[in-house]
Amino acid sequence: MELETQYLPSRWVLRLGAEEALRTYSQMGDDATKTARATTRSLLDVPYGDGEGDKLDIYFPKDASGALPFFTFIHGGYWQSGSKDTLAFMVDPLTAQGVAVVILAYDIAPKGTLDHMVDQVTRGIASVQRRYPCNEGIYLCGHSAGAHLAAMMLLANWTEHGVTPNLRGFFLVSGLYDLEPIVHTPLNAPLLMTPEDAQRNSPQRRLEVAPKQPVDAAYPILVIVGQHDAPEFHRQSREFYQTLLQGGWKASFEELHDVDHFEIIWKLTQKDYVLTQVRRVPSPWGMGVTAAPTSKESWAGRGHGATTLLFFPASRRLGT
Ligand SMILES: N[C@@H](CC(=O)c1ccccc1NC=O)C(=O)O
Repeated sequence: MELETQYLPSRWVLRLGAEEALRTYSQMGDDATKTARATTRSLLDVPYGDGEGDKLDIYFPKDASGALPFFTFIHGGYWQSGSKDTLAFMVDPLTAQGVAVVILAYDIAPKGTLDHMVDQVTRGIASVQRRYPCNEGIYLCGHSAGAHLAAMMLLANWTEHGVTPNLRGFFLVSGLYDLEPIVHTPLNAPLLMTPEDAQRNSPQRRLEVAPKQPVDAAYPILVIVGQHDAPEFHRQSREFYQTLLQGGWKASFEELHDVDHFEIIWKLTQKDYVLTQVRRVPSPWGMGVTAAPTSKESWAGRGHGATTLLFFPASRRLGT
């Protein structure tokens, strides 16, 4: 039926059949991860909590000295497939430019519920901050269901986690922000979401109902959708972008030309892809302009504050 098809990204690919697109995506992820593990200094299966699935991988740039920016990736797969062990697409191009890459694992359904996954991602990011208190920024990137989990971090209560991560940017790629329509599709079978679960875990609805005053709205949030993503994905991205703007967040929106739901991510393996162009620009939130921290956590969280990473679409808009 129509609604279900809207939420099956593989049905909207142009260049390959549905099955072949999914196979290519997972093959490219698998290859990229194997290459990353063979060629990059890494820490694998670092625990961020006591749960068996509370694990993350960290890939370091070659000459890592001093503070590093941490690009943290949350994979997609409708909260029911995907793994940090096969989806480390962007390690090569980013570590080559001096960026550390973190790939977060979470317990996919049916083991994990949406609430559990959101809690895991929150704890994972807090642990990156704890492990690297002098980081040069934590940049969150999520794809599809992973973009949903990343967006939920805008609502996180960091005080509960005892540390405020030095978040400096969000890249929400082909994401879902309102889960209510999913409840009515077979995709919900392993997720077992009730309408209430969907509401609680929908950043779109949460921010509409009770606009959260951005505490640190200075970081850019880039909402990105592929030209060939399904119309529902376009609608979700656009509406979320508009809700962010209305809430006072520093959001921008980009439709990436001629890519589908999977190409938009597998191209992250390429050094010449728009989304892997890292620009270091002077940070507008350097020590001098940042409001005085009110706790020792936030001092630790400030890092050096010297540079900000802008990925290509954002820097193009700024005319650089
Ligand atoms: N069963 C889905 C697969 C899917 O949605 C998907 C696969 C890999 C990575 C992300 C995906 N979508 C959202 O998380 C489809 O047929 O398109």
